[in-house]
Amino acid sequence: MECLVINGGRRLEGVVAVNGAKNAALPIMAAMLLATGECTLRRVPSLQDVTVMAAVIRSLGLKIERSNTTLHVSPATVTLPEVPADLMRQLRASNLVMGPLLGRYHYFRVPYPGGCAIGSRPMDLHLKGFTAMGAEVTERQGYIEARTTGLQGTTIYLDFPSVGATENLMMAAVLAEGVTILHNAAREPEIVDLQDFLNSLGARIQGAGQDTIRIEGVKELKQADYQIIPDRIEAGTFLAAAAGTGGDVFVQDCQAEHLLAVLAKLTEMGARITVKRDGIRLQGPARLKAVDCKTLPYPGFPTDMQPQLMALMTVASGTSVLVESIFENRFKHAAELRRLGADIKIEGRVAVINGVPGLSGCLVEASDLRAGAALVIAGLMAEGQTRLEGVYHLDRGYEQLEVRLRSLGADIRRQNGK
Ligand SMILES: CC(=O)N[C@H]1[C@@H](OP(=O)(O)OP(=O)(O)OC[C@H]2O[C@@H](n3ccc(=O)[nH]c3=O)[C@H](O)[C@@H]2O)O[C@H](CO)[C@@H](O)[C@@H]1O
Ligand SMILES: C=C(OP(=O)(O)O)C(=O)O
Repeated sequence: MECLVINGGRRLEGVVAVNGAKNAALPIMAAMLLATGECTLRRVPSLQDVTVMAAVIRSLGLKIERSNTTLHVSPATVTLPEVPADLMRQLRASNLVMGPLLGRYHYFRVPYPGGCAIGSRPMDLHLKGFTAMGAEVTERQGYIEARTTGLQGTTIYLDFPSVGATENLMMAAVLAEGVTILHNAAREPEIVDLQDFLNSLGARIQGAGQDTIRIEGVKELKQADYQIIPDRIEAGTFLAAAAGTGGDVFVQDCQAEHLLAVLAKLTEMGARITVKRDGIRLQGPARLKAVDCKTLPYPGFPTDMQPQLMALMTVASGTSVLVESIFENRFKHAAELRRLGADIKIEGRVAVINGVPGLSGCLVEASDLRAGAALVIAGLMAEGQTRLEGVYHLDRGYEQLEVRLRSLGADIRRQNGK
């Protein structure tokens, strides 16, 4: 089993470039099922989740070739709109094939998707939306099946601005008859990226980035050559690592307007942030200050940065209160941070963190992707050696994280076996 060995206490310094966004690449790859022509997708990160999504799309008949950070996808007519359970369960975002398959082929049968163990993550909003558009949806023995004679545009109100449900319903609606309006839609930058990609294929969508999205159905989606946005969570993770080590890091190729909530909290904690045209410079303070924070749908503070923020709070001066309002079970990293010496109390969705003067390294395990990122940051801040197990979680969402942190001066290496 692979682990990361971190000798903490080193200040991060230098320049690191951000890759394309995982959470933009995955829905756009699913959207390629809608295209009748060739698609080229640029700035695609080399991640385990992208590899699995490529296998999902391939299992449906599409041809995918990768050269460096570019994917070339050749279209195919899907004859059997079903995905094998072993693939589907490796990835939560595999559920994003449902919308395109239903929209274009009027049928799908898929097992429930897998993904990070951070909450129950039901699919009710996706399925209610498909039903409202005229599909007949059944859930039986761990499988979801849906069929329609042709989706009809309609008005859908989402009870919660779910990212995945918004994406699935946009992709279902692009080939539907008439106009679909999504109210209380998710506003994340990845939704805007999906809209822009679909429109470059010939779709007629407007409003992504606001809470009402209008999709006018078209007859056919053709080809596209598209570059995805930079990964705001990866950028935020590097910024947090810089802040925690009192470092001075320039995070290149990221979009500050996607990170406003994260930058606000890091500033409140005492970091000095300078936004430049091509990236963000962060200069960390000698000691961070405690802050309060609640995760919210975008443009609120992202749940995917909550574990990393908690890592910083463990050594901040004062008491921080952190509320996780998106996922009901996303505090598993707290137990591991405690092993490193953190003082954290959890009551339901609220964590109270009393900052300690310092952490000390030990053996910890990542329970999910961002928990892993939080433990890497904690390890970089801690005195002595931290061994992090469960590294495969990190590889889902960060490309060569240890190599890039090393280039900033961190003492971190990957090791095989115990
Ligand atoms: C691949 C991808 O883009 N993943 C992101 C996406 O996940 P994902 O799209 O799965 O997240 P959602 O926005 O759908 O989930 C948010 C909340 O809504 C609930 N919910 C969702 C759908 C539904 O039908 N019913 C329901 O109750 C979920 O259980 C959760 O509590 O957005 C999350 C919230 O920003 C991020 O943490 C994930 O990194
Ligand atoms: C929770 C995440 O991903 P997923 O939705 O794919 O599980 C994440 O990227 O932090």
